[in-house]
Amino acid sequence: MFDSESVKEYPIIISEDVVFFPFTAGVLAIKHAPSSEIVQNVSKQPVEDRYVVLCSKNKSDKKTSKLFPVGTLCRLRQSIFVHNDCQVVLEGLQRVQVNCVEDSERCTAVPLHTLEEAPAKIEATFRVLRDYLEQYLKLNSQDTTHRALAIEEKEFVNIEQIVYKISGNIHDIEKKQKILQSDSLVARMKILIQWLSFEVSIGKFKETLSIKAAQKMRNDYQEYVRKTKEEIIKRESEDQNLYYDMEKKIQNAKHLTQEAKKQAENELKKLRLLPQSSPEISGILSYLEFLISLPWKKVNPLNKDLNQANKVLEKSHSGMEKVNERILEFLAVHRRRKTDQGAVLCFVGPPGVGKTSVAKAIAKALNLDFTSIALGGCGDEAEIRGHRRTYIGATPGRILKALQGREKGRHRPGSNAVLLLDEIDKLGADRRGDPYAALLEVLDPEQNSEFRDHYLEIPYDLRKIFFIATANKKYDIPAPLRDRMELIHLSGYTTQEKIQIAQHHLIPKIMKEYCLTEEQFSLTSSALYDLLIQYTPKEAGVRGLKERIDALARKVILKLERGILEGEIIDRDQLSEYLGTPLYPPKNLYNQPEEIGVMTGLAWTEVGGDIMKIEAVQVIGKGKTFLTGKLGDIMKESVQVALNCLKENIEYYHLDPQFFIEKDIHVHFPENAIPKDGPSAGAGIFLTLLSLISKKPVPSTTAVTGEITTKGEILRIGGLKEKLIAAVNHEIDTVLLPERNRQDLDDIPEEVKQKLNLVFVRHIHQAVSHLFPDYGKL
Ligand SMILES: Nc1ncnc2c1ncn2[C@@H]1O[C@H](COP(=O)(O)OP(=O)(O)OP(=O)(O)O)[C@@H](O)[C@H]1O
Repeated sequence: MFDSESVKEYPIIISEDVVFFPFTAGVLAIKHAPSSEIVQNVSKQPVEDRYVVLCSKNKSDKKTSKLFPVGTLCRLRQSIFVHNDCQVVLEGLQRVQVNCVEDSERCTAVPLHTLEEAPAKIEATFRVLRDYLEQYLKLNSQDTTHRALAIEEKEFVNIEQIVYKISGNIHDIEKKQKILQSDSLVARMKILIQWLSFEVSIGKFKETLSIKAAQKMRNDYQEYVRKTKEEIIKRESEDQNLYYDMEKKIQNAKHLTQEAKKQAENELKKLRLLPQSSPEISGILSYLEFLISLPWKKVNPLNKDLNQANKVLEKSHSGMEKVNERILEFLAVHRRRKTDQGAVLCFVGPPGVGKTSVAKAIAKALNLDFTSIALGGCGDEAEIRGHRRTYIGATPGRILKALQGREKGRHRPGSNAVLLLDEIDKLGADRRGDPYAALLEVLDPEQNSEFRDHYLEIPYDLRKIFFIATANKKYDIPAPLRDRMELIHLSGYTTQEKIQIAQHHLIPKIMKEYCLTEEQFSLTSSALYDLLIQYTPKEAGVRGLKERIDALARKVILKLERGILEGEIIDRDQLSEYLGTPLYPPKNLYNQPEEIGVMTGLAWTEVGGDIMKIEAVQVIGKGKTFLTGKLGDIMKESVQVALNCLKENIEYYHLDPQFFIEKDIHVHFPENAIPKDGPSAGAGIFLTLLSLISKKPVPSTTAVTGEITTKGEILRIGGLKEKLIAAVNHEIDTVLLPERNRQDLDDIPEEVKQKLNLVFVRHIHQAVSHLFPDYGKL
């Protein structure tokens, strides 16, 4: 039986870290082995007699580890044993003064009473305590573990009970023990106030910290939002600027025609309606840039001073009288008609005769811009006319691109520029459309005022453009296109002309390019002559020659830079030292001065003129004819025509008819790898066969050219200038040629005419009479 006044003996449970207060209940795990035995014994008593004193060890007194002098008298409500572990449910009843002998199982407990204190003091202290408690709970409102501290006053009988309940929540065991030991309620409350005020300051500090952290986070977020907004605004204003810039550009583009301006403004309107992210924007902007970059109304003033233009042309090239004259005619017409209509010329000639460079010189002479398009290999109509803008990656056609002002800030050519259509004969047509058809429109003065490029969409006026096309072969240009151009033939140069070009243009140009003085680099005339004859005799133009001189200059420069030389005047015997063995060493054209069944013909090729040997032999057979030498159909027919013409004239030439029955004839054209065709070898074949059958030798320095009919007529041939130049270059002294070519004599350089004995023949009999004078007596 529990008596709150009497001193009694009770079993004692020793706890390591738990302090129990009166009016509180809780579970306690017994770790002290003797204590669990005590619990076992007490548990055997009836519930109303199960009293124990709970006392804690004073850990701060490390040496002795004695018990605190004050403990709590408890009722043992329940005990649970699992293996060696023991748990008890205790209900605190009263503070007691504990007296016990060390290690004893029982102790004497003297009940302790709370001091009488002034109620106002108690109330005042309690109010302070409650304030702190409220602040504490407010600060920890998120933490549910503190809810147990909330005071529902009606649950409690008095303030002491409340104080015990709050004290139970303190973790610090020493503070708890201090409260338990204190007899004054006010003192106990003061301990709690102290604890709570400390906790409140911590809470407040934590709150300030989190407020600051939150504030910082908020500031950071606001800063992020602000920056993002700024960026968006900047981007939008950039886009606006872009539109604004473009609008300004269009307004300032005074060179635009009305139609072009309207188109540009319409596109700008479209641009404004598009959402910022639309992929169409860049397409429209590039279209507008392109539209503005075209010359439209911009026209460069033409240099109409005939003398000055003539000077520029003469200074740039030698031997271009025909071209110069044509350009002066063009200027003269412009002066008179006050028109700015362009022209369409086509320079036809072998490579390296200056077609491209003379076009540039024309632009300079006329004070026009020069721009060019390489047409070689172009097989798509869209390359000329552009792609429609609906295609991904659509681009304008090459014609308009060539007229476009290049990159930003660069010069925009005038709409009357010289536009070079290089290698128009090498255009190809494939399944993607025929570029010729598009070019027909470009070059037709009737249509080109409204040239339609698919990309540009609106018509563009090409009338003022000075078109210059270049081609190696006239007949490779389709006839309709050829008809739209004025063809100017630039044929190959004679040796003398080449020497002149080299001396007046090529060498000075190269020396200027490499910053060489005459003391440092020069070529003697004989070296130049040998360079031509032994290294580049077969070329019609001077590109190869220029490359050789260039190579010589580079090699001399290397020596100059290495300090091996101070200057070099290259003579003929030094050529092989610099350029290696000549490709065409000097030699006699033929081993024998005259031969039977061998004749020299003259051929025209893409790269100029050349000589061509015709050989015939008789072999035992049955009157058959064999042809070898990679011949084309026309050439084969020429052999047949010549042979039959000869058979027709058997009696005239006193030939043995048996020959044509008992012998086979083999006609051969050496250099098998080179294809040969054309009718101009006809006369040569006839004379070769006659020489073979009549056994009359032909001088190796005589050449012949002319088409033959079955009746022996000699017809006109083409490429006479190239052929005669080749004849001179190959040391031929006499050329038999058609009477009908006499009209071309004006084109033949004087130097060539002087070096050759030209024999004009109307009929093959005349050629025979000249070549085999015996027959002339017939
Ligand atoms: N009559 C000339 N006077 C001065 N230089 C010339 C003459 N002919 C050609 N040249 C020079 O020869 C070089 C080759 O000429 P260009 O490139 O104009 O030849 P091209 O006929 O256009 O050849 P291709 O058909 O291969 O394009 C250039 O350096 C050019 O200046």
